[in-house]
Amino acid sequence: MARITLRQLLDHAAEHTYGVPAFNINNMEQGLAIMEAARACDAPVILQASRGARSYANDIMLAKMMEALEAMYPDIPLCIHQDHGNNVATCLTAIQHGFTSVMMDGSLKEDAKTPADYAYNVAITAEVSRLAHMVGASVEGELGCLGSLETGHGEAEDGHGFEGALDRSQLLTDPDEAARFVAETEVDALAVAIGTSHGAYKFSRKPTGEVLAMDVIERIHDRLPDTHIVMHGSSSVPQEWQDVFNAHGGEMRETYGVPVEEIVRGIRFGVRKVNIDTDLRLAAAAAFRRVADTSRSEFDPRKFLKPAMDAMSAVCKARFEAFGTAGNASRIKVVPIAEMARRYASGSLKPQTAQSQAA
Ligand SMILES: O=C(CO)COP(=O)(O)O
Ligand SMILES: O=C[C@H](O)COP(=O)(O)O
Ligand SMILES: [Zn+2]
Ligand SMILES: [Zn+2]
Repeated sequence: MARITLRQLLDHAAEHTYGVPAFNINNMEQGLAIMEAARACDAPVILQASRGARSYANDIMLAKMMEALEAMYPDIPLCIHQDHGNNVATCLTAIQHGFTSVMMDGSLKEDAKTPADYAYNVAITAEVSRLAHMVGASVEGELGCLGSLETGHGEAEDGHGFEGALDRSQLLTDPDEAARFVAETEVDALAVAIGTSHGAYKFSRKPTGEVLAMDVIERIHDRLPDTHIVMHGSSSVPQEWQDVFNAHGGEMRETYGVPVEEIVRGIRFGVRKVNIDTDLRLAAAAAFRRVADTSRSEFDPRKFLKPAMDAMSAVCKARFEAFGTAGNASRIKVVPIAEMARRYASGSLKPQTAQSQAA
């Protein structure tokens, strides 16, 4: 059994300078596809469930599925993470269902739409850290609003995110504020805003530094060398899967994601968790469409879902290899969550920031 906390996994990733993709999961096919890829690559895994995933699949179904995956792949350290928690209850009920890590996204208010101010964000994130750490679970916070530097708008996807205009300062995490935030909230990982957004439509052309601010990652890493940085909206939206999708009746307009090489550069500067949902959705939907289009008499769902799983696995393997995750599963000895709780209580996992050292 190898259920690992995000904190232990990202500490290992930092020590060995690699990144870990965090794949969103809603169903069995995604779970199996990701774990098969992980086994083939000897990679540790982060499976994350959004609030939407929890209501789609039901908490009990998700929890039992995670248990099944853990039993089927005992050699793969498996972190189960709440993606974009909107309040304390969402985070605590996730932990109640066996999640080893939660994101308290206090960059938005509870409606997951309205940008929150700094004081609100600090207060609610610190509260989640205090509670989660008591039981050894890890916490990711977010500072800055996801959205496009190209359009100057926040992003809204599946009812999540702010839709209106934002100025550049709101769309980019401020490194000094990040240092204060980490010291005040004691989060284990920090999600930052650098011009990425959720979903398929991130950039209208291959992004340059103007619209994908990787330099902000470098500045945050300078300020907070020991903080694990999280990149949201990090799908690359592979052209080859867009082509398959469009060749079989899909209508995806021209779009560009986050180039894998930019993520790899981020990993050199403290990016440890890389959130990917869209790429697996796109690969699965494209493979599914191809079967529907080319085998028109087919009606066995497994004949659609197996190619979809293979397509997702291929994307996962490519990311495990590119991010350096591959080969690390067998190098990790999982620390039980109860031991993590003791370490938090002893103070040994407190973030090392200039603020905390001055205090
Ligand atoms: O950030 C994400 C989940 O939190 C997923 O981002 P993508 O939509 O780019 O896959
Ligand atoms: O927003 C993050 C992920 O892409 C999850 O999306 P979802 O809320 O549609 O499940
Ligand atoms: Zn989403
Ligand atoms: Zn996200």
